[in-house]
Amino acid sequence: MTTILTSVSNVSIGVIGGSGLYSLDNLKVLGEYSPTTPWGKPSDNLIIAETNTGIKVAFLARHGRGHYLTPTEVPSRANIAALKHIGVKVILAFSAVGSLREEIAPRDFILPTQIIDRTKGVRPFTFYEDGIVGHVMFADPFSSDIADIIYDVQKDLNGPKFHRNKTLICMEGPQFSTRAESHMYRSWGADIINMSVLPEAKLAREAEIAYQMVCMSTDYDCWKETEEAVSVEAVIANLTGNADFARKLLGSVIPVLAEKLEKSQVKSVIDLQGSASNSLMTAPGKRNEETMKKIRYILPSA
Ligand SMILES: CSC[C@H]1O[C@H](OP(=O)(O)O)[C@H](O)[C@@H]1O
Ligand SMILES: Nc1ncnc2[nH]cnc12
Repeated sequence: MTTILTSVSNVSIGVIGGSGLYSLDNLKVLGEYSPTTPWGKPSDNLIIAETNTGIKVAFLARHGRGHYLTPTEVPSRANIAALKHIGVKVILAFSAVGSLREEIAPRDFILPTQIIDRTKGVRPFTFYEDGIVGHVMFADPFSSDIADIIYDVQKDLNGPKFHRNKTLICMEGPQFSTRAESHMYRSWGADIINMSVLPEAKLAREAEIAYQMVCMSTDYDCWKETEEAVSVEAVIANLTGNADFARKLLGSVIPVLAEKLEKSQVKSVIDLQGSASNSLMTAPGKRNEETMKKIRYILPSA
């Protein structure tokens, strides 16, 4: 029987599972938590688990367990706010992506460094609105020190090929791209494509959470003459193997990351402290108090 937790705190690591990754293993599940944030309810209950050294981890299925939310419908503000409110300092986000490069084969893993935004402005994408203006830095959207940890850990796991320093383009979807778009994204320098990294990564930055996406290639999109254009069948065919390795990877990454967090050795976490509160432009006397109340759910000292 599922234990429903009524209050949760001191969870330092959040894992967002994408297509195909709807649960974790190797961790003791403490229960499920269903918070209501000022931005509504997250995609699904948070699964709260613990390592054998007592480090708490929250798992959230981005599209819900059973995959009922389109990329456009994912309530990213509620997801990020819920994770931040229970203490999360680092998010490891998983995503199934298409490859725009010959050398990134289906089933390879990628730790991206950059993002190009091709969403259509229809997803709520900021916490700072309604009388509060803030501009966080986003030149480097991911946490490269966390990518380093993941890259080092995977070397001992005998798993798939890992690529680094790649550019991820985020499209709106839910339909896949046309061939003309796929060629255009390649000409722009994009290496992989998904529908999920935005606004998730931007909101994590606004909430002062270090964020790294781990991408799992499932297809060659539709630019490659010798391959079938991407379809859900093709994606699913490669997802299961990817998700199995993602769980194995997490089993090894989480203890290493947890230890570094305990010892305050994660630079991106230290650097982000106070960064969003300091990015508020609106003069204190002009701030909408109702909006500030909401913002304090994620940034208590703002
Ligand atoms: C199932 S193919 C398209 C779908 O898969 C990816 O989801 P996620 O990033 O959550 O793994 C992609 O972004 C699309 O949402
Ligand atoms: N080709 C593709 N385009 C967008 N998102 C994807 N997720 C997996 N494959 C994809």
